[in-house]
Amino acid sequence: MSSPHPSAGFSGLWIPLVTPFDGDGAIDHAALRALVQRLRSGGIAGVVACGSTGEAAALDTAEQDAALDAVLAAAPGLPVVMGLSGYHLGHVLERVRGWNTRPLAGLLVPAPHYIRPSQAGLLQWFRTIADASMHPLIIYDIPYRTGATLELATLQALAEHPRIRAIKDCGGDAAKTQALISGGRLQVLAGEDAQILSTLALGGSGAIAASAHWQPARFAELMRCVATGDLPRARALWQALLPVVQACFTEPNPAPIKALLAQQGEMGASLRAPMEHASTGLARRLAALAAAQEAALNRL
Ligand SMILES: O=C(O)C1=N[C@H](C(=O)O)C[C@H](O)C1
Repeated sequence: MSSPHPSAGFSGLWIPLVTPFDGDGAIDHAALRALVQRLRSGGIAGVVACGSTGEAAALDTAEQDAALDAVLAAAPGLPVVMGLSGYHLGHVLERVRGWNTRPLAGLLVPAPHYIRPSQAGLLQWFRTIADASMHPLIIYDIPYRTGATLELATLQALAEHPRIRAIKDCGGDAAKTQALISGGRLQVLAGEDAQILSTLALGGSGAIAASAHWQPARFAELMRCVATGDLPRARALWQALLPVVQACFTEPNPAPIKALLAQQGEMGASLRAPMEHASTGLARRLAALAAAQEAALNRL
């Protein structure tokens, strides 16, 4: 089976979904469905299920698949990327093959965490997964979480694989970002929310941004403004969005954005241990900031 979105590519605004939990700590599927439906109306390109923002590390495989199926059912036709996690290659390949029958836009694949393989080992890891997948891959480059650095030459070699199409760039290396964009082989998506405007201005194709659960239509508008060359409006939008973006990462993601969504009445604010909900102080600050910045956006 081929991917249902072979030519769509990875551009625009993608939301890495939080996973809502109910009072018993189980996945709140009703809240997840409602969230996807609300985001869909904001002009997003698609969603990512079970990314780091989705607390995939705290979900067992049955829960991950149930969350994915709830997302697919909530918004038929909306491109959905599934996050892959783990560092046991056999288990990971079993998951990848299991998803080959699902209508996914792609897989978001990080380096294996903790074990710190060589560049040759990383090449082998991503190529083996890409060979097993019917879906395109987005490489999730996030060395501060995985402990593995993907060097530019490794990424350039991976870009030659027909199913490796994009990178979610949390690499923290501006020269590498620039080289990947100039090289034109991988679509470069900002993976650090605070770098959305700079990545787009360099020629990046979009972003995967947790903070865009808030005001997705404004983030999407920002991207359109950059694409059409309306930099004055893009900057004005960004200046209004940025205070909330920054506040969303002052405590471990996704606690702050869950606090904001809870204040909007969309879900509970809880996370699975060892992650903790946002502090009361931050939750209050976020509520005030969100109100002030929404007013600022409305004045533009
Ligand atoms: O889940 C994601 O994908 C994202 N993860 C980043 C992180 O928390 O490391 C943040 C980004 O907004 C999206």
